[in-house]
Amino acid sequence: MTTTALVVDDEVDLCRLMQITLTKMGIKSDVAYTLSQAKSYWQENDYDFCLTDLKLPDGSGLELVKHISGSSTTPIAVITAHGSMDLAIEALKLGAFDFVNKPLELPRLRQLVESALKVIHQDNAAKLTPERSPEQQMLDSRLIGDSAVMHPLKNTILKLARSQAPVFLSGASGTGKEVVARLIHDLSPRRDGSFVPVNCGAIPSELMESEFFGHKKGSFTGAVADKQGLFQQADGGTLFLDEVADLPLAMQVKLLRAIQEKTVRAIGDTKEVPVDIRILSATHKDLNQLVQVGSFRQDLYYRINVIELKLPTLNARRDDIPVLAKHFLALIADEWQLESPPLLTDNACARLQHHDFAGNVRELRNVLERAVTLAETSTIDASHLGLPDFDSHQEVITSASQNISTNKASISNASVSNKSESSVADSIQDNSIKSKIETDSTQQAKTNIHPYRTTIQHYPSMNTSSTSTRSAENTEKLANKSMASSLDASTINQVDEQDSVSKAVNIEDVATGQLPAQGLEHYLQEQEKRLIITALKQTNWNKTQAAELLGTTFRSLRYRMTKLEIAEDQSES
Ligand SMILES: Nc1ncnc2c1ncn2[C@@H]1O[C@H](COP(=O)(O)OP(=O)(O)OP(=O)(O)O)[C@@H](O)[C@H]1O
Repeated sequence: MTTTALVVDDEVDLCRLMQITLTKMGIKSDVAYTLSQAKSYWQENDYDFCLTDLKLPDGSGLELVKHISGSSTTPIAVITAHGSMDLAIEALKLGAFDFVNKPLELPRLRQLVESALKVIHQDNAAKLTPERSPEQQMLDSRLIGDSAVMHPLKNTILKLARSQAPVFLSGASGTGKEVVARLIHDLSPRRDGSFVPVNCGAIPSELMESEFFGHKKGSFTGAVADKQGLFQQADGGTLFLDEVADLPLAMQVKLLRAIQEKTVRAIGDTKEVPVDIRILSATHKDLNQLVQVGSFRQDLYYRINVIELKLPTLNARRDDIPVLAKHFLALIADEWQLESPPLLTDNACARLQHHDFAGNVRELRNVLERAVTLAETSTIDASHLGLPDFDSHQEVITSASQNISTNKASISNASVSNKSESSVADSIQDNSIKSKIETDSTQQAKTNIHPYRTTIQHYPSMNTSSTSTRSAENTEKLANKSMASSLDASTINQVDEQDSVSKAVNIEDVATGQLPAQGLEHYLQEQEKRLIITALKQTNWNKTQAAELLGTTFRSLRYRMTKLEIAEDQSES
């Protein structure tokens, strides 16, 4: 079947050029010279896509964008006068999938049409599969959750995947921003290109320019060979700027320029190279606030935040906890080569559903990994979860805050909060809801029982009572009494046991009041590693005995050794 397009522009020559290009690509097209003509053609025919100028004699092409994207899924792209970026952004927000600047460059036009064709083919294939489309299946298998807040989110992801618009993913740490970014890429016409994730906070500022744009051999000391930058690696694909709030101001300027001009120049090079990338970005920080205080450039914010997608916290979608838990247990079983995925008892499931997941989905996974190491059998009970004792007072507060968080999430999620829609969301957030939300955070702060809020660590705190029972049992087994206090260091990441850890590990360097330069988590991991190696040495690297000496299970020890990269051949060290 021949693909058909509607071309809308009042410049006759330009229309002819576009028609020739489309014909060469096997697309049959009609031309409309005015907005009203375009509307009536659209009404009478069934086009596969539309390409419209924004400035028409009888109105704005934006009206056509609104009309078409409001009533169909047909891809529409816009042609903008060079430099009118604001209008292009407005069109993307209204649902245009891409834009091309005047004067028209034919390679860029062809690129845009090819993206449209991919979307059209995808749609046609979906029509032929009455069940769930392959895209829907990919989405459901990778973004786990079927709760009320997840439905609009998933629909939005499918829509955003078709567009070339920059998307800014906001949401607390561990809510799945990177999962969503990868999905947007893998579901998009760019899926054959690379997905290049970059943690903007992890690159030393002096290396940033070279990392992003590349360098030529000899351009600075240490540049021993030509190096391709991240922009070029993502050419034809997607560049994911994670932790974008951490970009230094100087780099923000350079990045903005590269994004706007769609070209990059490597350090030491004289020529600009065109790049075709889609930008996705994310941070758990409040970027808007950083703009207010001047640490993030407003123009860059505006450019990357064309469409904002807010991810709900796990507390706002507790209904998803059982299905997420099942998903992670299957993954863990697979990774650890267990015979079958461990099962959660009803008690354990209920306990998880009442936990305050400040670390969101990532924390749930960590809790389960830990539970699998602690459980002796393949059944995980509430006691293996290592969560604080549950008290009904907390239940009341948590479920109250859950309702409020759900409100928050649905307000922010109901619409993909692009600028115009977020102002609607703002107006929905009337004062009473705002004050409830404030109460919610205050109450959550009061019931802040979770170490994610107070320390940097991977694992939740242990139930103190079960820990002490375990310690008592293990004390009997101890060959070396002096190791008794070290036993609890196997649960070194646990806040409740900070005291025993302090006793167990060599803390002379911090006893003076000096904090470890490398940060708490790294410090604790170092100590954990030392204790495990000590126990392994004392038992001649017999893991079963070492586990016993440390008061932990064999599986737990094996897991920790992998995590801390303790190899068997360290026996000589
Ligand atoms: N809906 C989900 N379905 C399956 N796994 C998920 C989901 N959400 C998050 N995860 C998992 O949770 C962990 C954290 O997710 P991710 O890294 O995407 O979060 P994030 O919001 O980018 O966190 P951060 O802000 O700290 O970078 C990963 O292991 C990811 O696979």
